[in-house]
Amino acid sequence: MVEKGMLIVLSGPSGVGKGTVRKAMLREGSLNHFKYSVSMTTREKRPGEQDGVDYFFRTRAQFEEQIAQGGMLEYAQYVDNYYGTPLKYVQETLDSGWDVFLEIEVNGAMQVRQKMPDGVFIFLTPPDLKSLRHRITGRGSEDQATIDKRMAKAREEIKMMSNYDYAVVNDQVPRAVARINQIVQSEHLRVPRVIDSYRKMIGDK
Ligand SMILES: Nc1ncnc2c1ncn2[C@@H]1O[C@H](COP(=O)(O)OP(=O)(O)OP(=O)(O)O)[C@@H](O)[C@H]1O
Ligand SMILES: Nc1nc2c(ncn2[C@@H]2O[C@H](COP(=O)(O)O)[C@@H](O)[C@H]2O)c(=O)[nH]1
Repeated sequence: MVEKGMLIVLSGPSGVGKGTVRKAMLREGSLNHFKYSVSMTTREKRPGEQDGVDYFFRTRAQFEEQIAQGGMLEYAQYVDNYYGTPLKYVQETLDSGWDVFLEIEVNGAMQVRQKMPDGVFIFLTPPDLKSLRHRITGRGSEDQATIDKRMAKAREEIKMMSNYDYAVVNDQVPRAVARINQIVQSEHLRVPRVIDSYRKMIGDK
């Protein structure tokens, strides 16, 4: 029987650098044993984003249809749009032994925690709110009103950090990457994850 993969959930306020850190991990090869779960959203595509790569871009009606069919592992309304994780991909990928990486906001992460308590929940934090605003503004992808809404959300999200297993500060991308790598390596060694292979070794199963 194939051993089930590990689920890593990375959350943190918009603009903290979740995507940047994930892409840096991909480049250096530390996500080679992970599959990234592409989320579904109703928000508009940003320049350069591709359907099926950055998100599955869908209408509200299509998204609500997925919810009604039980097709979402989790979903949330964030600012003015729906965001969610398609269930089938996560389930099938974990069942085939691959680790899965989700990059989602806090309300969705808490739904996943209820359904998959074995997951590893990491909260990426900014060094301070000034840097966070600077990063969102510098990305140039949102207008001022949206940036203000996202900053207000950020305060609420940071309050939810106590529901996570780990807090990682993204002061510098390589440091944040190293911290997450450390967490993943340790989590892979946790006794509940490895005990079955030892039971097999001593014929205890
Ligand atoms: N450690 C860092 N120091 C300075 N700038 C950073 C750092 N990490 C990321 N950034 C910059 O911050 C901006 C936002 O990063 P990114 O888009 O990865 O955030 P995010 O958390 O994925 O946002 P969202 O949740 O809205 O998708 C980008 O312009 C990125 O280059
Ligand atoms: N609950 C979920 N949140 C998600 C998912 N995919 C992305 N997100 C989060 O939404 C905000 C805004 O993202 P943006 O791309 O518009 O900047 C951010 O915090 C994302 O992490 C998801 O599947 N479920």
